[in-house]
Amino acid sequence: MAMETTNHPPLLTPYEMGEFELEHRVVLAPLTRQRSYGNVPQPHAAVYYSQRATRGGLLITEATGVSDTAQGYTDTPGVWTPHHVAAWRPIVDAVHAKGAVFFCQLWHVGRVSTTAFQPGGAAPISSTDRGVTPQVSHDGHVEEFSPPRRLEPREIPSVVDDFRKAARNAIDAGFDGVEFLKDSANDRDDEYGGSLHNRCRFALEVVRAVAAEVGARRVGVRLSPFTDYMDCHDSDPEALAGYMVEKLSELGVLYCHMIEPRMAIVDGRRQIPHRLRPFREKFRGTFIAAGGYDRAEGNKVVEEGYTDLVSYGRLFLANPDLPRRFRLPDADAPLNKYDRNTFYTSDPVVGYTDYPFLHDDDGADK
Ligand SMILES: Cc1cc2nc3c(=O)[nH]c(=O)nc-3n(C[C@H](O)[C@H](O)[C@H](O)COP(=O)(O)O)c2cc1C
Repeated sequence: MAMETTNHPPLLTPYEMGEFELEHRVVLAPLTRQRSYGNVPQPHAAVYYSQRATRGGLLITEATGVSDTAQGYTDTPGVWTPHHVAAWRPIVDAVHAKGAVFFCQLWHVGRVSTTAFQPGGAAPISSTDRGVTPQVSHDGHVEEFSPPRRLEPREIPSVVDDFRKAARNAIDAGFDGVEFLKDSANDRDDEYGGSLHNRCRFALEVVRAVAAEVGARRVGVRLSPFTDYMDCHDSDPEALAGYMVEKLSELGVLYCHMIEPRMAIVDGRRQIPHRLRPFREKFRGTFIAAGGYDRAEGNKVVEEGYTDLVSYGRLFLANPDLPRRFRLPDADAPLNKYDRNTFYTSDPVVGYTDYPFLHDDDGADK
């Protein structure tokens, strides 16, 4: 389908996502910012998210913990206590006041944690008792993790229930829906390990429990089959993710949000590998692609029907008015550069809410 690319670039065309009328397809990707002191979302998050909210735009929160065992990073928000729910409410209200749709990303870090983050100094819980190898960050800092404890099958329902309760809390806080993040590192030989079917069991139990609690039309799932982040890789990511996507489709999940493999640089330009097509074809609901997209690539994949929506991480982090900049001709809408040094610092303003908007005299008032 050809779309007018001058005034209405494909990314800026409306889209109906279930009951949500989106006015454009530029989605805020989930971005951990580590400014929720003591796991409590703060008033500055209302400023940050509402800066990025537009009428009919879709925003996804940073990863938000489902329980006290879900933690592995300092000052990431939670949604498991009434206090967390009350703290999220004004943030959600500020986003809704701008007319945007807001989903909460629920996570459990599993073994990507240390005993210092765990209740009673216990071992982090996981599908395995193999620890994560120490990770070296871009500034040479080495991150170490505690050996995890492999959960017994009889303990798993309570983790599933943590997700269910957190999803209920998110809806009570006013969110329009919830998204999950699922990685797996699995060497089990019980009913939660071994075959592909068994390895997907936990994730699907979580999706079923949450969909039963808040309705599948409010549930999205984020899958990153090609990333090997934190020692999570699979010998056959296509088969694993293909199976998951098929099941999610059967369950009537609202959207499937998937991350491209790391992109290659070809002739000095980033090349998106476009490896998500088979999953897009299998999934009946809304498809969101992520990972390395810029304006041109985003317009192209929406126009080709490769995806319905595109989520932007680093570009949206640094450009609060990204949809507006994408609406303008390239020359009129330069992009702010992101500063990775302030991605995870705790300042409530610097590197968080102080990225500049385009001023009207930059040509953005048309
Ligand atoms: C600072 C930062 C924090 C991130 N936090 C999360 C997160 O909480 N949950 C998640 O699923 N992905 C997270 N990601 C991944 C992004 O959502 C996105 O997939 C990634 O940045 C690639 O997209 P981009 O090229 O548009 O930035 C994070 C990325 C960055 C740069």
